[in-house]
Amino acid sequence: MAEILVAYATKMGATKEIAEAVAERIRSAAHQVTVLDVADVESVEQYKAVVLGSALYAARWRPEAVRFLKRNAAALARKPVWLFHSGPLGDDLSSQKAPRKVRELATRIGAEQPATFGGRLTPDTAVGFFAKKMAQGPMSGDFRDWNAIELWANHVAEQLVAAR
Ligand SMILES: Cc1cc2nc3c(=O)[nH]c(=O)nc-3n(C[C@H](O)[C@H](O)[C@H](O)COP(=O)(O)O)c2cc1C
Repeated sequence: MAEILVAYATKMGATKEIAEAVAERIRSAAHQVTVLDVADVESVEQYKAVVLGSALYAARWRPEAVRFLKRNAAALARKPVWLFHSGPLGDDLSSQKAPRKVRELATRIGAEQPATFGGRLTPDTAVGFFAKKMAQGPMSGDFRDWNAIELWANHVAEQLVAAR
């Protein structure tokens, strides 16, 4: 039985890769970890703790991630939960406030507010007309900071060890 769930909501794959890196770090701290697209998670009952990450679009989380938080709020409130989002493109990677609905759900669940990681928008990975257009402009690039992601994953792993 898997101990820890790392779920992600993505459109263009960047958040999935962050989730996989977080899972790898937690796994190396001797936890069993399952990584799933949040849309494929049927229940959280069997997991001891949950990490959820969503891509940001138009300052919103992906709807399937918000639905997951809402639907499982009661069960999640009984477990350690960590949240992150991936979005900011460019040099200003300062923390992006989560949408109000997500902030409220985080509070209800008893989780810290989401960590912010830079996003990725490149011509070869962009999906959709607007994204492809934007990927030709000044916001194009991969702004994911793998050191920051690893540091955060270490923080999660340490708290999981402490909660054993
Ligand atoms: C149309 C569009 C809207 C976006 N809106 C936001 C936004 O409001 N805030 C933000 O931080 N990033 C925004 N981004 C950047 C994406 O969140 C970033 O590219 C992210 O890494 C994509 O994640 P994904 O590959 O997992 O879908 C936007 C990107 C596109 C293409």
